[in-house]
Amino acid sequence: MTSKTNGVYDRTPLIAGNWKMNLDHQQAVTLVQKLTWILTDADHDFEKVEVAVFPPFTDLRSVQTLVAGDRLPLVYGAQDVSAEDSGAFTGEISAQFLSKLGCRYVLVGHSERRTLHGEDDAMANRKLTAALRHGLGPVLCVGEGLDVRQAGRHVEHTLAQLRGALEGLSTEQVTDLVVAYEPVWAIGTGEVAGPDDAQQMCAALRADVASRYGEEAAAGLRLLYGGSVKSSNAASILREKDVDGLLVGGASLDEAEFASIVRFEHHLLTD
Ligand SMILES: O=C(CO)COP(=O)(O)O
Repeated sequence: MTSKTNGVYDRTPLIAGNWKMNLDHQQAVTLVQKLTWILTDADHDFEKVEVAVFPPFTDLRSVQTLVAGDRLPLVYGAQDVSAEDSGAFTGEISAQFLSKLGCRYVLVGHSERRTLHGEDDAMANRKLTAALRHGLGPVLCVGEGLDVRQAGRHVEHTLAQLRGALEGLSTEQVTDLVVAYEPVWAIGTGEVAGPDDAQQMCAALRADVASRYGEEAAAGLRLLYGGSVKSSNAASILREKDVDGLLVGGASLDEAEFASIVRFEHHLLTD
């Protein structure tokens, strides 16, 4: 058992909403307020199931003011971070700035950063290290494209991404990490990897960490699934043993739908 154990699950489930390039800072405040109202109204236990949102950079200050001012029980993070700490890097955002804004987490190596901005595993490694230097919790995103899946090389491909990004990390750092398995073919397409696919990959990721960093690190590591998650499929994926949470894109932009995903246990009971 690890520090993340909450007495209910082996690891505290994390339901995270990646807003991508959606919602300005005023819309962000409205969504966070409504989401918290719905969840508080439904007696959601935020200690038992952690809730995080990942708004665009320009929203973060407003979200911080709201969350701190009203002592809201959810946490937030950024969608990307610079590998550098400061200097002549026009347009980049330092992990130190994000830390100062109260971010708990930061996404690293999202497939849209990889495909649209040419980020590779070495860059993910540098960003991950920068995030850790400033006390942020990296959420490392890995996952294969359709061609790789069709060639049957998805496990080997995804494990290579994991190994590349974790290069040089200590066992302690790996123990506290969050890794999101997001098969690229399932992102924004309506195609969902089946619960079996999610479980197979998460089990492979955990086994790889166990073999390289030990059982304790593997037991602490939280593994999320992402790709066309909705309230109608969330519970069946979360029922899988090695899936500890979800990284939700489109469905996190609707407060009622996202709240329903957060309350996945309700579906487990009523399914
Ligand atoms: O990329 C994703 C989350 O990071 C998944 O996006 P969708 O849920 O919109 O498929």
